[in-house]
Amino acid sequence: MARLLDIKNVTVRFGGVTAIDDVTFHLDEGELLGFIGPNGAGKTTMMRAITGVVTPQEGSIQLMGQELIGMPIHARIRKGMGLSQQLVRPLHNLTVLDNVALAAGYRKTANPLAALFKTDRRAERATALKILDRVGIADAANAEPANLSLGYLKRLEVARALALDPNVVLLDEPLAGLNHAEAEKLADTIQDLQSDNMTIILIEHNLGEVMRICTRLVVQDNGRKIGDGAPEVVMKDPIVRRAYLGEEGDNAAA
Ligand SMILES: Nc1ncnc2c1ncn2[C@@H]1O[C@H](COP(=O)(O)OP(=O)(O)OP(=O)(O)O)[C@@H](O)[C@H]1O
Repeated sequence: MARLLDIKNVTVRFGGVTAIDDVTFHLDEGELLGFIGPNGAGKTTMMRAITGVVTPQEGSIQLMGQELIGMPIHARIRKGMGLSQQLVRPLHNLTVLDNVALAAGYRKTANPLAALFKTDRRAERATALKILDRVGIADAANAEPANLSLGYLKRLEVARALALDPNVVLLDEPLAGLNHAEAEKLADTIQDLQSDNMTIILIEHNLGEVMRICTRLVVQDNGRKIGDGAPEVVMKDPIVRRAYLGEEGDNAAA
């Protein structure tokens, strides 16, 4: 399997707080990697370091052998980084379809802002419709985001990430706020994406769905990596159980 992302000895500090402490892990093509840990473990900070919102003080982050640290966010997207945010932030004056079409034009447009002013987005709209169908919200193509349920908005975020035509998709808590049935359905969709050869990092607190769909887990606690491997093996590790689940006995996460 080809190595897509290589994260080596990454440290991120905010003043006196070490949010990421010397963390190393990798992502191979085709994996669905669950990146988990308790509140404040450093998951979002790692995501931001990968996408370029924060700059690590130490370490290296390579996408297909190319160093990302120092590269602006839009350049990382052109190199194949797709991300869906924890907070759903579509453009409210555009339809659902055009929100996705805009993202579909992003990698091809020399000036990202130019995509906003392009009057004819026929090709991008056709691509966008396919993506909406893939994530199960094609019926809302002409709706405005303000009228969507949270479940649809979460899928719109995933659609916008996919529209960037990424080599790797970063999903930050896509299941948060969804009820059990909605979360299960969206997790199924994420698993389908992986079956279609998409490579995915999933930050998620919904441990049941993470265990069900992820092929590998990386567990963070207090900025440090404490687990990395097959989900059923990692979740049996007493260190992970104590730190992540706050339980000491062998009954946790059975
Ligand atoms: N911009 C910032 N400035 C200062 N401290 C920060 C900043 N961002 C994160 N931190 C701190 O870094 C640590 C890791 O936070 P982070 O949000 O990455 O954790 P998380 O694992 O994503 O948590 P959660 O599951 O609650 O979203 C926390 O102690 C947090 O307070």
